[in-house]
Amino acid sequence: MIELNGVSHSFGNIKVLEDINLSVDKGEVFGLLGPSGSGKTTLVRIMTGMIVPDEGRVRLRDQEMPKRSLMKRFGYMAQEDALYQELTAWENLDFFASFYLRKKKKERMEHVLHITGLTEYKERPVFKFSGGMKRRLSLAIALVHNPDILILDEPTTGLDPVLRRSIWSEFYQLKENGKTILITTHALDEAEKCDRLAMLRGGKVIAAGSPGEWKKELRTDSLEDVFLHYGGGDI
Ligand SMILES: Nc1ncnc2c1ncn2[C@@H]1O[C@H](COP(=O)(O)OP(=O)(O)OP(=O)(O)O)[C@@H](O)[C@H]1O
Repeated sequence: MIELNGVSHSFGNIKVLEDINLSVDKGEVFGLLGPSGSGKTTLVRIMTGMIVPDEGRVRLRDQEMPKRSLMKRFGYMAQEDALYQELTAWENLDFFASFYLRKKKKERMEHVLHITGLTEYKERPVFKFSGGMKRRLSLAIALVHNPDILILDEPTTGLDPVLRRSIWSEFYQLKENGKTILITTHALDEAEKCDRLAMLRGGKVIAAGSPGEWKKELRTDSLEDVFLHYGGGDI
């Protein structure tokens, strides 16, 4: 569903990604890990077509990116929330939903507000939201048009454990329905929940595999040991 071949990118004369090759299959939950500054956000922006890489190919659903018609096929949640502060949660959601949905728009909006635990706050303007509520609304926006592919940059950062659990159960539900999910994360417990992982360091993929494969390879029960092996506690 997502395929990157030989992707390299520089900002000025600083190379931030070098020869990235990745493929994410339909129905997979794929985790992109790496310390701060390792290039995760740049890579997800390349996947969404927001940045055209200096070198390499990006394909979504077997089609070359960037491509306008593919926009409605994926949902993207950025690290920083792009919300209209003066509008209510409902109005924000409606604004984005209206790009893609006509039929069943209201049902979808109600559904994603429910999943993200925002139903009771839907009439509240966003400037009155906490950081975690804004994250949840951004996630609701990424989900509202029921896309095949979700590309989520740190979707659960700043959320309490109860909400994280409910959002992960939604991810699994989406996966059951054949959706493909790529997330970036710093959290080990979330990495453990992914089907496969890739670890970025200094703009390169230094390891890829399932959590089970990594643990087997290093003969450990703990993903933490795996991360320490690959060069430190910060993922
Ligand atoms: N628009 C830009 N112009 C110049 N440099 C940039 C730009 N965007 C990112 N960078 C640099 O590229 C490198 C990778 O940044 P990126 O945001 O992709 O890392 P990250 O792994 O997502 O980090 P974090 O986990 O902190 O979000 C960093 O050194 C960053 O300073």
